[in-house]
Amino acid sequence: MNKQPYKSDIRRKLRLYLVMGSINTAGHPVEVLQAAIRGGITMFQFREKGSGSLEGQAKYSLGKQLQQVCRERGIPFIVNDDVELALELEADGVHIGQEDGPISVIRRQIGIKLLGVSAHNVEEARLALEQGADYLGVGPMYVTRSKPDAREVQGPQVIQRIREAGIAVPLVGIGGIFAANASSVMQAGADGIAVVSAITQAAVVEEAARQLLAVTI
Ligand SMILES: Cc1ncc(COP(=O)(O)OP(=O)(O)O)c(N)n1
Ligand SMILES: Cc1nc(C(=O)O)sc1CCOP(=O)(O)O
Ligand SMILES: [Mg+2]
Repeated sequence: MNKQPYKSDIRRKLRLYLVMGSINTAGHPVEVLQAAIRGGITMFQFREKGSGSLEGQAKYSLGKQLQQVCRERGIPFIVNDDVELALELEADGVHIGQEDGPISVIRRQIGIKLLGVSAHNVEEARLALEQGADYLGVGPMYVTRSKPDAREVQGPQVIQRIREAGIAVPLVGIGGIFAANASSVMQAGADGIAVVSAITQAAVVEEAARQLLAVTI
């Protein structure tokens, strides 16, 4: 039996990727996720990180609730950084960065689960692929307020360079993406966009997601 149903469909699922933890929203994360799904998000990452974020049982419990919402709607549920939690929850995948441990080791730990890896240049993209990444998160596209330790802005040009190097892996742009600048990311060769604040800080979450989806064609 194929235990990872989203693998063959990953490019399509990356179209509008919401990344969120409890500190990213003034609302309840479950309600924000439900509204974002109504608006059209296609993938979700539980990124419970930063000052004031949940830990231990509270983190597990919120992850479980968000995963349930995703399951009901056919949205891949990805856990950021925390491989142990991803295995415990039987998440669909894990997203790791360049500082989160050897990619090939995490690949072995998670088996056939989806593995997303952050890349900031062509070399990191190539190595991530060689070591088993299913998709890349490439950033920051623009200035972001959601990740204090983000690298220097790379702009959509880095995606263009990755494509020109012949790297056809499914990838999203991330960092400072809103409806007004998302099309430059898509035109550079991304399969989709990953956002935190464009959705979680929106006055009307469902409408914000709908507008972002419309510019990812
Ligand atoms: C889709 C996506 N792309 C990039 C990242 C960033 O991952 P990382 O560099 O490990 O930073 P943290 O998110 O862990 O702070 C991401 N989470 N998702
Ligand atoms: C989680 C994350 N990773 C980034 C990277 O560049 O790898 S930027 C980022 C935060 C994105 O948040 P917002 O959409 O609010 O700018
Ligand atoms: Mg990380």
